This record gives sequence, structure tokens and C-alpha cells, in this order.
Amino acid sequence: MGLVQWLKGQFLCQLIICYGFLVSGLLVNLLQICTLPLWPINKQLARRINCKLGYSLTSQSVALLEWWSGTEVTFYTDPADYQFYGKENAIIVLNHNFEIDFLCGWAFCDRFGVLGIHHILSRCLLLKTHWRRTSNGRDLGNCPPIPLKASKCLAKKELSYLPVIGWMWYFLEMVFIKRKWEEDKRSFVQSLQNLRDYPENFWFLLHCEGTRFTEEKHQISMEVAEKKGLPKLKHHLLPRTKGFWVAVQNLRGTVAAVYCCTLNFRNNETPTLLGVINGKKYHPDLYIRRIPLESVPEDEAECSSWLHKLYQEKDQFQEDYSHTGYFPGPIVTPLRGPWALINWIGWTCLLLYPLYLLLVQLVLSGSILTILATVAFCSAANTRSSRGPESVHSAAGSKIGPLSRSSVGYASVPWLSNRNTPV
Ligand SMILES: CCCCC/C=C\C/C=C\CCCCCCCC(=O)SCCNC(=O)CCNC(=O)[C@H](O)C(C)(C)COP(=O)(O)OP(=O)(O)OC[C@H]1O[C@@H](n2cnc3c(N)ncnc32)[C@H](O)[C@@H]1OP(=O)(O)O
Ligand SMILES: CCCCCCCCCCCCCCCCCC(=O)OC[C@@H](O)COP(=O)(O)O
Repeated sequence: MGLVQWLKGQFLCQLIICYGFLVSGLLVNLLQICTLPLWPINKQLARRINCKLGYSLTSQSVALLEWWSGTEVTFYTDPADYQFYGKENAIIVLNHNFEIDFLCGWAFCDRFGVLGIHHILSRCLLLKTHWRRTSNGRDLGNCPPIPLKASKCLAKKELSYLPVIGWMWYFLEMVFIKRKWEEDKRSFVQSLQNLRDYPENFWFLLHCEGTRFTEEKHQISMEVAEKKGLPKLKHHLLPRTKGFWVAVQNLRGTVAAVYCCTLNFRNNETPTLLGVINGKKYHPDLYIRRIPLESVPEDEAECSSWLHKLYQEKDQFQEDYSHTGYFPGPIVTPLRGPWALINWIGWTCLLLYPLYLLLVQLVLSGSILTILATVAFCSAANTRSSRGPESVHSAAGSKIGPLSRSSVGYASVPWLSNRNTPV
């Protein structure tokens, strides 16, 4: 094991990472609160500022994924669709199987400038799109300039109370729902309408299954499918169609397309957030299909059937992937920009300085007892981390099927799941 890999496994390093994320997050939240007086005066400016602040936080987790753990998402897509990515508003429909699917989503956003920053440096120096490998080896050309963008999602209400991320999302105008239609419908429609004059292009993420995949939920939702006379899905839960229909209806004219996204991990990997923090490298594959919004029916029943058909197709892609290890279409990997890393290093340096001062103070205090207590704490923490969470995940993960793997790691992060009743 190299020194760098050893360092990644040290609890102290992980503690510093979490400290940086939390403190910078709280500072970002504070700055977001400071934009409150601006909203009635210049709403669009307030939104733009919040977008940038959001980037400075969200991109830290992208840096963690891509630079710390070395995980890079491989994108499969039709070259004809690629030219639109990052240049239009879109509704993203993504399967919800993995604990770190949101991190892979953010990485996707960042590669296409949709996380919330103008990639000036990337544009000037780096962003000659790099087609690392295509199915037939063609060079598919340069990436066009990337304007400023924002990522949005439809999320359960509970996430809005999450310190740092949830509070940030509130200012970024994410759409929150209680998943009880009668209670949600007014605020849901209003939140969608608010997005119509959003000053940046945005991608709006919808997990139509409404919850993360587990075997138990799958069984229940397939009983519903049977009652409704719908074909059974093997790798997905039955999609809830109301939210999708309402989103499409309210964003018609604002959004140009639906991006049907299907995510999977190579080699039956069980990705977990703790694994990423531990520096473990995963191999996600993401297949993206662009579907013009005009082809989504306006009528609710027809739209619902359309979505069910889309999920049947997605299910077939997953089935094929489980046999071949590939999605259809050429592989495309836009070059990794430097901003996420620069931002992360910047925050870390800024926030480590007070810690360093504290340490110097400690040594200068000359109190042997305090120094010994600190050393004891650090070694105890490191011993604990050397046992690590990965052994637990891999042992459990090996017992279950390919697309139900996520439920194992998922249970290890309790705040990611607070809905006890299955679907
Ligand atoms: C890769 C690209 C990434 C790009 C990234 C971009 C942005 C990233 C930004 C942030 C990343 C952060 C990610 C955060 C993720 C957050 C995850 C979540 O919080 S998921 C939970 C919230 N989302 C949803 O719930 C959406 C899906 N749900 C819906 O749309 C629902 O319709 C609803 C709007 C919530 C309303 O639900 P409700 O149940 O009240 O009404 P419905 O009409 O939908 O349901 C009744 C209907 O359902 C049938 N039914 C019953 N049981 C089931 C079942 N188990 N499965 C399916 N269907 C079921 C029931 O029979 C009724 O049917 P019918 O109407 O025909 O009688
Ligand atoms: C640089 C340092 C980074 C340190 C740590 C970075 C980690 C960032 C952590 C914050 C992430 C918060 C995003 C949460 C998204 C979780 C998605 C989610 O919660 O899915 C569950 C839902 O689908 C429904 O679940 P159910 O209630 O149906 O069961």
C-alpha cells in the first residue's frame, strides 16, 4: 500500500475532511442567509450568488469522489445527444439504487458545468472535450463553451432539515415534498413554477421510484405492478408517475428534454459514502439518453403509460448490463476540470489554519496532560479507523444480488433513510 493510500485510510485525515466540509458548509449557509435582504431587491442576482455558494460546497463532495477516492464516472451516450448537454434545461430521470448515486449525479453535473460555476479556466485552458474512447474509435470533436448552470432535484421534505446540505438546498430552490399528494400539490406546483424564470440553465433530477431500491420494496411494488397489469421490472421499483407528469406539465416551455439516466457499478461493487471517504475507488457507468420533451404526452394517463414504458426500457438496459458489463452507445469522458479540487484545497487551507494555531497553542501551553490526551485521542481514532467500514460492507454485499447491493451500505448511514414503511 502506498503512502497516499495509507493516508486516505487514516481516521485523522478523514476527520479533517469532515471538519472542512462541515465548517465551510456552515459558513456557506451563513453567507446564504446574508443574501436574504437581496431577494426582494434583485432576485436574479440573489439566485446567482446562491448558485455560486452552492457550488463551493457541492463541488467539495465531487472533489472527494473524483480526486480523493479516484472514482470517475464513465459516461455512455449518443454523440448526437452530447452536444445538448449543459446547453439546455432538462428533467433528469435517474434510477435510485446506490448510496452514492447523488455523488455520481453531481460529478455528471460538474463535467457539464451544471453544478453552478462558470468554467472560465476550464474553457480557456482545458475544456477541449476529450473523447477517451469511443465504440469505433472516432474523435468526436471539441466541447462547445459552457455557460453557467444549476442542478435541482425533487427531494423528500426531511432532507431540507439536514444541516449544511439541506439548508443550502433551501436557498437553491430545490423542490421538497412530503410524498403525500394532497398535502404536496400546491407547494410542488408553486416550486416548479418558480423555476420557470430561473436565471441559469438547470437540470431537474427526479427519482420516479420515490425511494431507494431494496428487495422488500421491490417485492411490494411488483405486487402493485401485477394488480395494474403492468410488466414486472427486475432492477427497478415501479415508478410513481404523478410527480413526473406534474413536473413535465409545469416545466413545458422551460425545459427542452428529458434525460433518461441509468447508473450501475462494475464488478458488483457496493459503493458507500464511507468507502469514498476511506479513499476507495469505485467504477460507476452512467448511460444517458436525451428525449425531446415534445415526445412526452400531455395527457396524464398517456404520460403515465409513457413513463412505465421508459422504465421497462431502463430495466432492459440494466439486464443487458448485468450480462455484458456495458451500456449501449459510445463511451465519452469530458475532461475533469480543476475547479472542484482548487475550491477544496482553498477551503482546507483556510480552515486548517485555525486548527494549526490551536495545536501550536497546545504545545506552547506546556501542559503534558493536555498533549498526552490529544495524542491518545488521535491514536485511538486511528486504531478504530484501521478496522474501517469496508470489511462490513463487502462481507454483507457479497451475499446479495447486483442491483440490491445498495441497501446494505444505505442502512449504514441512518440519516439517508428515515422512512420505515416500504414505499
Ligand atoms: C445523473 C444525472 C444527475 C443529475 C443531477 C441533477 C441534480 C442533482 C441535485 C441534487 C442531488 C441530490 C439528490 C437528492 C435525492 C433525493 C431523493 C429523494 O428524496 S426521493 C423521494 C422524493 N421523490 C419522489 O417521491 C418522486 C417520486 N414520487 C412521485 O412522483 C409521487 O407521484 C408523488 C408526487 C410523491 C405523489 O405520491 P403519492 O403516493 O401521494 O401519489 P401517487 O399518485 O404518485 O401514488 C398513488 C399511486 O401509486 C400507486 N402505488 C402504490 N404503491 C406503489 C408502489 N409501491 N409503487 C408504485 N406505485 C404504487 C397506487 O396504486 C396509486 O396508483 P393510481 O394513481 O394508479 O391509483
Ligand atoms: C469534502 C468532504 C465531504 C464530506 C462528506 C460529503 C458528503 C456529503 C453528504 C451530504 C449528502 C446529502 C445528500 C443526500 C442525498 C440523499 C438521497 C436520499 O436521501 O435518498 C433517500 C430517498 O431516496 C428516500 O429515502 P426513503 O426515505 O424513501 O428511504
